[in-house]
Amino acid sequence: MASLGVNIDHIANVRQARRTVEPDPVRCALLAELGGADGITVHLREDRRHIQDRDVELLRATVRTRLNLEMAATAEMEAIALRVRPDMVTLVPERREEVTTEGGLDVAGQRDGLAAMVGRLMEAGIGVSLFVDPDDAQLEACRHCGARWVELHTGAYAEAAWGEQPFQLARITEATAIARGLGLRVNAGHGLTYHNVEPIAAIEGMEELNIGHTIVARALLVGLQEAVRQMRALVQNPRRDPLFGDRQP
Ligand SMILES: CC(=O)[C@@H](O)[C@H](O)COP(=O)(O)O
Ligand SMILES: NCC(=O)COP(=O)(O)O
Repeated sequence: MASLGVNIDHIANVRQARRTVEPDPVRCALLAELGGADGITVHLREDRRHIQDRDVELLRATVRTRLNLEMAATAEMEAIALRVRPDMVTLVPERREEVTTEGGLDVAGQRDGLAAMVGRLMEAGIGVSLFVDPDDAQLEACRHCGARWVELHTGAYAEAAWGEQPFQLARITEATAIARGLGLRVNAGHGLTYHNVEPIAAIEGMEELNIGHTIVARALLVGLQEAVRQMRALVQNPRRDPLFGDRQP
């Protein structure tokens, strides 16, 4: 049964639209936890477009579940992680001009440098997850780096046309089995919604889904605590193939 990490980046987006103090993601994290979140995820971007350093520091002091810090694999972010000590760091690719994360981290292309950073973070007692595409070579490189976790990028699945979703679901299902065979624990996220999440949540061995944008969007209609409660109900008790009817992936 998968757990739910709630990403609160887009609450901070609303605040940053006016460079003001509300809505405060720190206060909203409490509501997400009251709604049943198993963890809180934030992406501290180099351009600070939404989550701020102050948010990460206060969340460390206030989150009662687990704090997962998404960050680029840079010296600046590593220093922040070693100071703040989140429960987990998820290393993600980052480009200033991107609207949102566009793909998985190229672990295979920077194995040795990442292995050193992973080692330092784990030495400090911080769990490390690598955000990668569902790709065999990337998963093998993740094992080489010493990370215990991978987070499979579900963007291609989420953005796929209806007829292509079974293929993308099969890719993630297969990657999950391969990752577990390599001794890695498996999370997933990016672009998941109330309408596409269940087949991902139902994958054998899927441990946690990190979901943000769709929860914040629904929160505008029903409130954050209720939006989290509704998503956790889907993640915890997914119908295997509500999207595909009698189609087989
Ligand atoms: C790694 C991932 O898929 C998301 O957490 C992404 O980092 C969100 O970034 P934005 O919130 O800036 O879109
Ligand atoms: N790593 C995925 C995440 O934290 C949330 O992504 P999204 O649901 O906002 O697309």
